[in-house]
Amino acid sequence: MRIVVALGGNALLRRGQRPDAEVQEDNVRRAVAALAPLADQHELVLTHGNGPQVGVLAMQSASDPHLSTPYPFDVLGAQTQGMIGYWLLQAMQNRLPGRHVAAIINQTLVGAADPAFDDPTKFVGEVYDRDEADRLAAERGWTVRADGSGWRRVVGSPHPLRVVETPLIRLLLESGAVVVCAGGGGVPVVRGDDGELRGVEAVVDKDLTSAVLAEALDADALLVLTDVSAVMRDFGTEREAPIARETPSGLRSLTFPSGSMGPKVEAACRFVELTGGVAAIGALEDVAEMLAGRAGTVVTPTGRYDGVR
Ligand SMILES: Nc1ncnc2c1ncn2[C@@H]1O[C@H](COP(=O)(O)OP(=O)(O)O)[C@@H](O)[C@H]1O
Ligand SMILES: NC(=O)OP(=O)(O)O
Repeated sequence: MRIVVALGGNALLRRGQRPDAEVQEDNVRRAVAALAPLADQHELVLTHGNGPQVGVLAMQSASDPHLSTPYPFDVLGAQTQGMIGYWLLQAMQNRLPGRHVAAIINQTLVGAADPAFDDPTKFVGEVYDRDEADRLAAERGWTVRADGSGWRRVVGSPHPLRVVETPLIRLLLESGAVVVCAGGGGVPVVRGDDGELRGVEAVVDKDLTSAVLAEALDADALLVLTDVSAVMRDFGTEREAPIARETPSGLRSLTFPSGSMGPKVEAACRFVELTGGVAAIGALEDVAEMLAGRAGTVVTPTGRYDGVR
């Protein structure tokens, strides 16, 4: 099978953890331990988030007295692909000796006129209390929004149209390599009237990019891994209950928050609607069970799934 796995930001940095390299490398090793058996049996493309990390780099860049202008978000996105890609590459190589692993910098084409540029929704960086967030917003010109009980910076997140390096990713997969790509949803780029690509100030949603990529690669499955065991009905209420199987239209009839579960559900539904394949959303440690149909929320055209044997 050809499988695209989207690794949630929570797998790299759990809420409340300091973003030290050591902490993240440890989390990456744990994530790769769960994913290596899958890579052993299937063609695997691994994508990952970068929300917390790109926020840290933006903060550093904005505080550097040697810079006349902070690095823009396309450049920071590429930096996070290098850093997280390196951690994943090394951990995967250590787990799968003899197997080629590639971690690539890649770009995601977005629309220059996407209204998302003017309506920031993508959370980046740390969680602050309201006063601190308001102070930083006034001081640095940030837009901030509530994320659960805390407040975070938000940046524009245009819709991913195409992963520019899709043919290269396909070649690498067909050569037997495990491919780490589309980190942070890919570096957002637009194509100018001169036909040339240029970066834009945004952070793309990695779950939506993963769905676009999985469809373009003719993947059989899209697995969206995060820190909850399944998509819940009535999340956060007394009636909360996991959804084991659903159709895209069944999931679309429910409402999910735009900054967290919303893009994951949208990514899963889009992939299933476009390909007729299987998508699943669930916890990193359950990844093998999700594919077997024994864990997570599994989305298929019919809402039925017997699992991969
Ligand atoms: N209906 C829901 N079912 C399950 N989790 C939900 C739901 N609505 C919101 N969430 C939240 O979505 C979070 C996962 O999204 P997010 O934090 O963006 O993940 P990641 O960073 O791993 O990609 C969960 O930790 C949970 O708090
Ligand atoms: N770029 C992105 O979607 O990152 P997170 O998954 O960390 O929010």
